Amino acid sequence: MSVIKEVIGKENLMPYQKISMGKRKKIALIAHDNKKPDLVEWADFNKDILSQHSLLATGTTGEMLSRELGLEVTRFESGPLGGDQQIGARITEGFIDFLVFFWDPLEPHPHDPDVKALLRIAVVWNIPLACNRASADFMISSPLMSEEYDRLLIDYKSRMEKRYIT
Ligand SMILES: O=C(CO)COP(=O)(O)O
Repeated sequence: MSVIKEVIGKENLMPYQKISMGKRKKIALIAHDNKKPDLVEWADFNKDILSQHSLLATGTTGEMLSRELGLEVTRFESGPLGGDQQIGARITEGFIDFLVFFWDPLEPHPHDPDVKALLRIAVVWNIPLACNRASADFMISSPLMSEEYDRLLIDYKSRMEKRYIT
């Protein structure tokens, strides 16, 4: 399924594809174990704003957010069991358009390749991505949180086609 609405851009300049985000954002929330208290505290502070959007999370993070803050959260598998990959797939399909991921820079994890893949896919699809609390503060207080917003993507399709021609 393609979520790309149209290709825009002037001739000879970089063409872009456009993906629309509604006013109600689909926000994925994830935190590694040492960062979970940080995320819960942040989400508690921003509960009113968060409850105006659709929330999704990896298993344990989602469970904590529901249990401790009463937030309605769609839960995927736990990260080590494939939750990061499920979230990455949803980003690609256009069902998630905002990611807050407090990953732990001081601990190795068995699913580090999945974490890296998720961070990469968030960049590929140009979704807002906060990996620490200060970034998340700036992002959630943006006036764009309550606006429609068009994400621009480099026209990857033409780029891929060129690769196959050469
Ligand atoms: O490991 C995670 C992200 O990489 C998070 O998974 P949990 O929310 O299940 O702890």
